[in-house]
Amino acid sequence: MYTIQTFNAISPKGLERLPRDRYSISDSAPDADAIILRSYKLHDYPFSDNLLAVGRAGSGTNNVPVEKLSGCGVVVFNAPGANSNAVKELVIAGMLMGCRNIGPAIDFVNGLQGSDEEMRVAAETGKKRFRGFELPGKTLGVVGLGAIGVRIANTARSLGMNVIGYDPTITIERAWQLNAEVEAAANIDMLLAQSDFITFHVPLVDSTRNLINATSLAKLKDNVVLLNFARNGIVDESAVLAGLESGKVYTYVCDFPSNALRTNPRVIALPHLGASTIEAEDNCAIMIADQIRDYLENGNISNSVNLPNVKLPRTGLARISLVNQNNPDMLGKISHVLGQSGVNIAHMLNDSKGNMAYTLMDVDSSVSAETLATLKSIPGVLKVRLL
Ligand SMILES: NC(=O)c1ccc[n+]([C@@H]2O[C@H](COP(=O)([O-])OP(=O)(O)OC[C@H]3O[C@@H](n4cnc5c(N)ncnc54)[C@H](O)[C@@H]3O)[C@@H](O)[C@H]2O)c1
Ligand SMILES: O=C(O)CC[C@@H](O)C(=O)O
Repeated sequence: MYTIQTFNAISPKGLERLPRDRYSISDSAPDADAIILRSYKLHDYPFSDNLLAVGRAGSGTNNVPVEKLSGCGVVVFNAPGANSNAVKELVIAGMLMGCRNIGPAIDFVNGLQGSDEEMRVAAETGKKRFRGFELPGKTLGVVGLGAIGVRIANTARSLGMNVIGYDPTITIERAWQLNAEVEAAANIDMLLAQSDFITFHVPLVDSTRNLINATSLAKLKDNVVLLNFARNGIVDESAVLAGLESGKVYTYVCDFPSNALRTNPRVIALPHLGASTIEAEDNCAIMIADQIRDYLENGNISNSVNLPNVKLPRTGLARISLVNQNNPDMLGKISHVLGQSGVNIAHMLNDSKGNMAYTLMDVDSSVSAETLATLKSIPGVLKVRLL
């Protein structure tokens, strides 16, 4: 029986993929084999030695202490692309809200008083304050051309916009998906200087923290609609508020509310709604549940942020799953232990990612607890399981 600890509301459609005769699922299981979560901050969580996997039912993993978990041999999964359409749709809505002044216009209408006729007259008189501009012919700058950025770039093209993208580490898969009319910016300054709308779709890491700050804002054209549906740390709020004052920023649309932003009528702040659709919640939970199950039961790894993809069809009598540090001669030491114990390796896959490595072996004979303990005692071996 495997135990799963959940944080946040995880779609039942995903949890159903973990059959109850083999999985116990609870929001309080300190010794769980795996954790499934959304935005819950795990940094201070007291992980048990039993933990094998953490599944982020979403894209960003900045709420998970990936490095610390790697040090304990815990595999961290995410669900790349599973919520990308949901975010794309909200960003397109945000662009339209931003350039058509929809937030202030709704506030204006909600503040109207009097009879229907008085309201109609006041609306017709007041509406000139909310005149906006249209998308076709305007330039959208997309920073980060991953699962979300590519979808937004392609949709903006179909809405008649010019699109310029910046992503120095774009994958081949995403480059293939990108509309050929999207222009590649050689550097971010080029994108900042040309865009009427700028949207960010990068992970929050040290190199993207405060990517938009007072210096970068000075490079913008006037009246730019700025959108941040990535993470709040990517945009320096005080610089954006100054940009709204100076006229560099026309509207700031984001998914991360704060007290400083709340009172500014030119800010539209949503409650981290990007991935909050039925479809995205189902997709993320299903993807994560399937990945966790395949790892727990078969040792296969797909879409891990700290270990390589390793998938081996089952053959042999038993399977050994081994997470280790990516040090020289690990494989030599592992096969030596098995050879000494008379265990023949029928099939094996080994791969590495950064300073982590993973080995999956199908063997022709049973493996004793003593052999497993010897494997575990090899310096640099972090987790060993017999499946
Ligand atoms: N608001 C929400 O609810 C919501 C939902 C999903 C994702 N997100 C956030 O959006 C981020 C992006 O999501 P995704 O699914 O597209 O991820 P992704 O991994 O598919 O794409 C991220 C892209 O950013 C690029 N990148 C990294 N550093 C960069 C830099 N300095 N400049 C330019 N590009 C850079 C990468 O090469 C990659 O192509 C996530 O990390 C998450 O923080 C928010
Ligand atoms: O689960 C959510 O609601 C947000 C997910 C989002 O921030 C992500 O990074 O995928």
